[in-house]
Amino acid sequence: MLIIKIGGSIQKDEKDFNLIIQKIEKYLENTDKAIIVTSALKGVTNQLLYATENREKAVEIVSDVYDKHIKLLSKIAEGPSFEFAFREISKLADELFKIAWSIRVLDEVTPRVKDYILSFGERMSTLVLNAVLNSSRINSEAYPEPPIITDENFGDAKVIEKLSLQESSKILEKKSKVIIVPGFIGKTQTNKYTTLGRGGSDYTATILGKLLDIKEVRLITEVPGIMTADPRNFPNATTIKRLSLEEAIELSQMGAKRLHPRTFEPLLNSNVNVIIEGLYDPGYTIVRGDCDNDKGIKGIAVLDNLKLVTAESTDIVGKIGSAARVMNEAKNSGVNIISISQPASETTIQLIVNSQDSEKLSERLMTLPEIESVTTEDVEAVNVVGCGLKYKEIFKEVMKEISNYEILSISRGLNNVSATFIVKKEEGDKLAKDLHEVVLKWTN
Ligand SMILES: Nc1ncnc2c1ncn2[C@@H]1O[C@H](COP(=O)(O)OP(=O)(O)O)[C@@H](O)[C@H]1O
Ligand SMILES: N[C@@H](CC(=O)OP(=O)(O)O)C(=O)O
Repeated sequence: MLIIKIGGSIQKDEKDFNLIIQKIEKYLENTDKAIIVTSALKGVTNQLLYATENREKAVEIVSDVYDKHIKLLSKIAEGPSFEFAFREISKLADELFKIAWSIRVLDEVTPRVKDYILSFGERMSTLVLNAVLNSSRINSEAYPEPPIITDENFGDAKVIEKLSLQESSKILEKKSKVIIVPGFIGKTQTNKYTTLGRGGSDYTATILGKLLDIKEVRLITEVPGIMTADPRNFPNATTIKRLSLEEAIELSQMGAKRLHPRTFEPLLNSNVNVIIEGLYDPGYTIVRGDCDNDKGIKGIAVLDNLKLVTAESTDIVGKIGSAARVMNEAKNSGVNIISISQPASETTIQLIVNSQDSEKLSERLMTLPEIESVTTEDVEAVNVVGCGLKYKEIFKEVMKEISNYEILSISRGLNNVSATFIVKKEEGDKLAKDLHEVVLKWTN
């Protein structure tokens, strides 16, 4: 038994679905059963999100989303499989139209309604994929309701494992060889739809692997595995063959392959192995085990659109609680702190936050009586990841490269397998390129 996740990036057109069928057929030769976790068709989650933000256009957007599904369906499915999916998608679209009208009239969307709207992307794509497989005579069945139970934290819901185990075990009772379930979405104990956060289908696949004790989870996407850097900006990036669990956690936290940051958590203390592979080009990355004697430097990831917020004062030196008060202001204004630093002289506290949060945070910090000044600066975080960074002689290679730059702060990640360098925005790109060359030299 295995789990196969089909990404949204590879669900665009007829050609994609022909390749998806070939891939699934290949895997079915060697397994008795497969669970397929699907994302929404390419671009659909973004469209639905846009509808919640531009409510006057919501009905128009929903109409476009419906057409997209039906047009694709008519090209890739036929006979009773087409008819069944057509009927079911149309029913979902009716429901979605009603919500679109109401948000247009009320001009308001709560987090709960937003998740409800987003849930349609995956619920519809489950039906499309099932129709395609059935049309190709693959014995499959759609299970369009979420197999995951979560809390009520809409937009970033947390999985309740015990309840999800009961719910997802129902998948195994199904008789078909292939069962297709929606990724990304969950439901609460009172049957309200939730979402796990953007890119959450990868996480759905791995959490199902853990809950149902299925060893092999394959994430199929448009790039041939996790690469040494984002191939869109680094044309010489290559596929990383193996990542230890801690390396994979560090890379996904920093945005590589737009993986959900919790994707690899279910691998901790479980038998699950994850393989990330391409639909179009051969190549894959396996995520398994820990560093052992691995001395590779595997990849880089860049976080941009960040601000360094520096709070300065001689009044905070040696005063217990100053840092806590600064953090508290961030907490109370709902600002996520991406990185923190303070020199031993204790004269400044530096926080890295998303650019859109910096003004809000600066204003709050200026209200603290002990803070004399608050300044902000555009920065980027360049992250390098690899088990080799634990070794002095290898870390030295990275340090040699960064000595050419004005580094604003350095921090280390999980088990020292990553290092984050904060630099001025204008230096980020060049530093990333230079560090990528070091990665290519040390990758294995
Ligand atoms: N280090 C990386 N390795 C591979 N892909 C990356 C990396 N960093 C960013 N990406 C981007 O992630 C994209 C794939 O993620 P995503 O669009 O979420 O796929 P899917 O929809 O199949 O889950 C690729 O198009 C690639 O440009
Ligand atoms: N459709 C959701 C969930 C997801 O995981 O998508 P993808 O597999 O395309 O990254 C999103 O766009 O966030």
